[in-house]
Amino acid sequence: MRYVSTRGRAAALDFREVTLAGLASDAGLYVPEVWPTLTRDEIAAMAGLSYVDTAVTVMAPFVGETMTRNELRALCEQAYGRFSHAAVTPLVQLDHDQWLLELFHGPTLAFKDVALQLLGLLFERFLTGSSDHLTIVGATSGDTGSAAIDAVAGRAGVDIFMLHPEGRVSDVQRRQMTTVGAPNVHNIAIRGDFDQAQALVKAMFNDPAFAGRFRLSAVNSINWARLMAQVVYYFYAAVRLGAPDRAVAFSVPTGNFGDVFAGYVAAKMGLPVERLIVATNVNDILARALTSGDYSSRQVVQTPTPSMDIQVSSNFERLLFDLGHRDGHALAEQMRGFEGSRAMRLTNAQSEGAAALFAAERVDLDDMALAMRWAHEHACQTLDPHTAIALAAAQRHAGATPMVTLATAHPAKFGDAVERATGTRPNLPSRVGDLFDREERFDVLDTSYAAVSEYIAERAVAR
Ligand SMILES: Cc1ncc(COP(=O)(O)O)c(C=O)c1O
Ligand SMILES: N[C@@H](CCOP(=O)(O)O)C(=O)O
Repeated sequence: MRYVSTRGRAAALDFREVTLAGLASDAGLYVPEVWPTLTRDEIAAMAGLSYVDTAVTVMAPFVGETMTRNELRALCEQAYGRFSHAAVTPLVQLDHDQWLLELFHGPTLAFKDVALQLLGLLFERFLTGSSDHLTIVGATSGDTGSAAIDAVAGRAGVDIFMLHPEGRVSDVQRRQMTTVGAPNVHNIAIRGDFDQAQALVKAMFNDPAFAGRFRLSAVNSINWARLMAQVVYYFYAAVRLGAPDRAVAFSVPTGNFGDVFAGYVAAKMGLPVERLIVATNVNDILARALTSGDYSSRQVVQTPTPSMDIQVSSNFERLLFDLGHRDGHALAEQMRGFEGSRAMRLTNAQSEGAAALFAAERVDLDDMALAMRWAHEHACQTLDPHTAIALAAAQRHAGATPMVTLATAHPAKFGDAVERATGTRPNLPSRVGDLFDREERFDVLDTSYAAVSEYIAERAVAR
């Protein structure tokens, strides 16, 4: 399997190279040269498979020749052995046709663990025998940071520099990052928002002098391996609900468009997905883009769903590439326009292609709180606010098809918002330990490329 850049200029890479590289050298994102497909019989044969066996079946075509199936299985066993639920991502029934897919049973209580526990092991596997020292630079609105840090803390040959927007993540999210004492973990709070943090990270990859000095890698969903691992749970859930004989719909709380793009990949691979609902908070660039073709970024508004407080959704570029006849040069032009003016219009092919599978819903605070209360009172489920946004969107599309809402975080990560809506404060699971007793360690920097890149250059290991 080879991977090509969405902007058409960077060299095609194999899975090992693409995992270590993160972003393409032409500022594009890597996607598989062709979508691998699974036949109806192969999907039917997944019925009853464990999560690990499902993961191996779904991911093997993407990994290609870079690893044997047995090696892949061993990594999956190690990664998913750290989850606190035997099913890894269990399904919970809310009412007749509404389901929750719980993705928060990993070590840091959010869906990011599903991919990042594996990615940490892939880095280790692909660096074995090499003298390269990896400098991971990442941006987080809360959950990627803690999951990535957990996955690589204390590992030899890797340093991680994680940027989060100061004061815009929950206390639990921040402490999960800043109380990790490993010397290879470096937390930076920037005086800005997530979009600015993400732009700084991309700028470092696109700065030849900086990128030439360090072996940079990415843990954000710009890294293809992140998305690949997230495709698995769409198959796992849909097969349990009757696929391939029955189609399933998913409602996904969306920010950087990584999670829902993994659902698109599952559909491209042959999973019968009836609809993917892109649920946003008031930072609704994706809802506007998908309903009216207007992809224009506005000021980020701070909400009780901080992980979705995003206006520039990295992975939307992957969708635009695939729906735009995979014309990298045309997309590079389109993205350059967006980077200049913060606005662009989707082409007819992109809008029509998206409408065939996606629906989009913007959910405000009242509807979010109503969904939390409904789940609490009618289904005895305590939802985190991100999940509640997706449930509210799912309820607007209720029909005869089974609808799966992705539960992306444990409610205790957002205790204040949950207590406000339901009157009950969820307890932090014991596996996160003495989070509020540990000392925090982070530096605060201005949102300036010079300040952040110099900070990292002083601490990173050069090639
Ligand atoms: C809890 C939670 N829900 C939803 C999202 C949005 O996911 P994505 O950025 O993949 O669209 C995030 C952040 O990524 C998150 O942390
Ligand atoms: N919501 C995310 C933002 C980064 O998204 P990613 O999926 O691209 O890593 C977060 O929690 O950090």
